[in-house]
Amino acid sequence: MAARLSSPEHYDSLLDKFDTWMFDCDGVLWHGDRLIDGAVEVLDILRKRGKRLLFVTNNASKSRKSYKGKFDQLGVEARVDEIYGSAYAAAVYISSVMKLPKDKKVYVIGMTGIEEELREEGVSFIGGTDPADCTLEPFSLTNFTLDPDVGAVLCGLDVHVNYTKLSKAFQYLTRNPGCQFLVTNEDSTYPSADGLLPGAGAISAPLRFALEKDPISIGKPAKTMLDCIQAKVHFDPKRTIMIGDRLNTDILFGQAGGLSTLLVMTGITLEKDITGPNASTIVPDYVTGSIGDLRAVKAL
Ligand SMILES: O=C(O)[C@H](O)[C@H](O)COP(=O)(O)O
Ligand SMILES: [Mg+2]
Repeated sequence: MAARLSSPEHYDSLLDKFDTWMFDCDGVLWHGDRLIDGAVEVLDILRKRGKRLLFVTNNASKSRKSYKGKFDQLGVEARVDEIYGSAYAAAVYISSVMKLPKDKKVYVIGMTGIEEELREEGVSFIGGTDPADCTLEPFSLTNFTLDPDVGAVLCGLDVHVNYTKLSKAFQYLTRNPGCQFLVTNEDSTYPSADGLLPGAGAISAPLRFALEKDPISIGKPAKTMLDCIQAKVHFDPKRTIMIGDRLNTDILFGQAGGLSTLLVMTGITLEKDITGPNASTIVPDYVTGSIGDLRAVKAL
C-alpha cells in the first residue's frame, strides 16, 4: 500500500531519508514548456538541503545539452551531468554495450536529440531529420537503395514520423542480416502542455506490428538507463528516491533499481490507476498530488 503524503512532517521525513533525488521530467517538472507549480521552489529547497538532484527522462527529442537549454530557459537550475535522457542512454548503449562496429551505422526514426547524442558518441547514422526522409510522398522500393552498413534501427519520439521512415526501417530490419531493432522508450502517451499526445511507444508500434517483433527498449523502466547513470554517478540506492508520473516506467524503474519511489499525480497516472478494482499492481512507496507539495517542508 502506498503511503499518501500530506503533512509537513511527511515531507520532512522524506528529506531526512534520501540524499539522491531522481526526477522524471514530463508530467513531474513540466508539461511541454509549462512548469508545474512549485517545481522550481522545491528543487531549490532540495539543493539548499544538500541533496543530489538527477533528471531522468524518457523523452528522446532532446540531447542532454539541449535539455540544459530548456532548463535554463525555464529558470530551473541544472547541470548537463545531472541530466540523463533516453537519447543519451541509447547512444551509449549502441557505442559501449552493443559496440556497433565503426564501419556500421544506425537508421534513425527520431529527432535532433537522438542525432546529437549519436554524434557525441561517434556513432554514424542516417535518416532522422534528413529532409529526404521527412516527406509525405508515397514510398517506392523502386527508388530505394538499401544501405548494407545499417546495423541497427533506433526509434524514438518523432513528430515528423511518416510512411517513408517506417518503410526504410522495415527494409533494414528485414533485409540487413543481424540488424538490431532498438527503441529509446515505449511510453504510450506524452503529457504535452495542452493534453495527451501519442508517445514514443506509439511511434514504434507500427514497426512492431509489421515485424511481429519486440525491440530492445533502453529507457525507463529498463536497467540500461540506470546502468548509464551509475556509470557516471555514485549513489546509494537505499538513500535514493525516484519521483515520477508513470507507473510502468518511472515507478518500475525505481523498483528495479532498488530505489524508493514517489508517484505524483500531475502527469499520466490517474486516481483510478492506484485505487479501486482496476488499480495497477505497480504500487509506489509514496504518493503525493504534485512535486509542489514539498514546499510544505519546515524552513531551514
Ligand atoms: O513519449 C515519450 O517519449 C514520453 O511520453 C515522454 O517523453 C516521457 O518523458 P518523461 O516523462 O520520462 O520525462
Ligand atoms: Mg513523465
